[in-house]
Parts: sequence; C-alpha cells; structure tokens
Amino acid sequence: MYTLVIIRHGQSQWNKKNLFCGWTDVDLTEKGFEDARAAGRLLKKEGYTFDICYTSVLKRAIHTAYAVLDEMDLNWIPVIKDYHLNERHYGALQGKNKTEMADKYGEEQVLQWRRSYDVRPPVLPDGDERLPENQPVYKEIMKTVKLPHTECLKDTVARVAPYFEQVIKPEIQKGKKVLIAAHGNSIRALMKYIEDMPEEEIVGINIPTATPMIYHLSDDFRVIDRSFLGDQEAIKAAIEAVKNQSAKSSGK
Ligand SMILES: O=C(O)[C@@H](CO)OP(=O)(O)O
Repeated sequence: MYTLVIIRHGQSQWNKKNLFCGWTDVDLTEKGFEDARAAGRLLKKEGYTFDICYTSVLKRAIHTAYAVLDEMDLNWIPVIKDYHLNERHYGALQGKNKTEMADKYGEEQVLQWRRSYDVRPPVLPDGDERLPENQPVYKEIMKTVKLPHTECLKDTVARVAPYFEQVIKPEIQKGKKVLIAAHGNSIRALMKYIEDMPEEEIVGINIPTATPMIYHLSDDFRVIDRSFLGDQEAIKAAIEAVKNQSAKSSGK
C-alpha cells in the first residue's frame, strides 16, 4: 500500500480579497503562512514523513511546501517545481472579484466558470502582459509547449494527469513518500485522474486551504481511501466557505 499526501496552499493575498487568481503569482497572507506551518506540525505529530515534494511554479504553493517541510525538519528533501501543477489558468477572470462577478453575471454563470468541467472562462486577450509568453518563468517552457490563455478543468486534467503518471507515480512506486503542494483546481484535476472520478462528482468538490489530504493507494494504484487530516468540523466549514465564494452580495 502507498500513502500520498496532497495539500492546497494556505490562504493567499487574493483568496483574502476573494479574487480569481489562476496563474497570477501572489503570495500567502500571514494567516496562509501560519496555517501551512500548522499543517506541517500536524503531519509531523501524526507520524508522516516525506522523501520528495512536488509543487507548482507559483509562490503560494512553493511557500506552503517549504513552510510544511520546515516544521517537519525536512528542508533538505528535493522540492521539484513544475508548471504542470499550476492552478487552472483562469483567463480574463484573473484579478476579478468573485462576488462582484456574481452580482454582474449571476451566480449560475460564475459557478459554471468555477466548477463546470468543460466551460472555459473568457480568454486573456492577445498582448496582455499576464500571458505566459510575457512571463520570464515560462520562457524556456514556451520553446516546446504551447501554454494556455485560459483553461477549463478538463484542460487542467490534460496537463496534470500525464505529469502525475509519468513523473510522480514512478517515484511513489519506488517506495518514496511524496508530498504534493498545489492549488484548488490542480488538486481537483489530480483527484479526477487518481480516482477516475465521474465529471458529475468532480464539479461538487471544493478543496480547503492548508489541509493535508491523505490518499491510501493499493499496490496497483486503486484508491483505498481518501481523508482530510485535522478537525473534521472545521474542515467541513472551510469547504463550505470555498464553495460559497461566488455567492452574490446580500441584497442583490
Ligand atoms: O481563484 C482561483 O484560482 C481558484 C482557487 O483559489 O478559485 P476557485 O476556487 O474559484 O476555482
């Protein structure tokens, strides 16, 4: 049996402001750092350890990974940063407030952008300085790969799944204990792939920040169980809060 731990980054500056974030490289808040540290302490207390960590090229996930590892005295393990684990690209919604968008376009529309499986948010326009081709971090990658200007979850699965299958899974199969520090929707994409989850089910999944998710997998990689580590009532409330981020402001 294998154990795999996946964690969403702690609260980011834009989570706090309720803005669509996607590939925008914003940092954690103080609370985000502290929650990530608390997750590291909890993992240590519960006897977890890691041999290798995978994260995205976005600092909210990288800083979460290191906060967790620091609390576990595991700063020395390899931390692999790869854009395949980036958040879903949120196109032209990046930087927009989720409540304001719900007030303007209706909750249904925003829910469709946030959680439908195959509806892409509006694309970032040509020439926009936020496009991957205008970011130094993607310069080398862009020579061989076409990077997105928007993504639906299906697109995110298409980049996350092969990375998991070809890079991460072989390490788990070698017996390495793996931590993945990623993002709400890149984690949903991983779950969809690992669990072979139906589309109807993944649309209803919301991931709380800085909460370790534990997978037990059989030797042939079937899911034995999946659970969140921590206070289950608090986790339930955190999941609801993520779900409700795109509610209209009261009175609208
Ligand atoms: O803004 C984002 O990039 C994501 C995660 O924070 O938001 P949502 O939960 O709406 O998909």
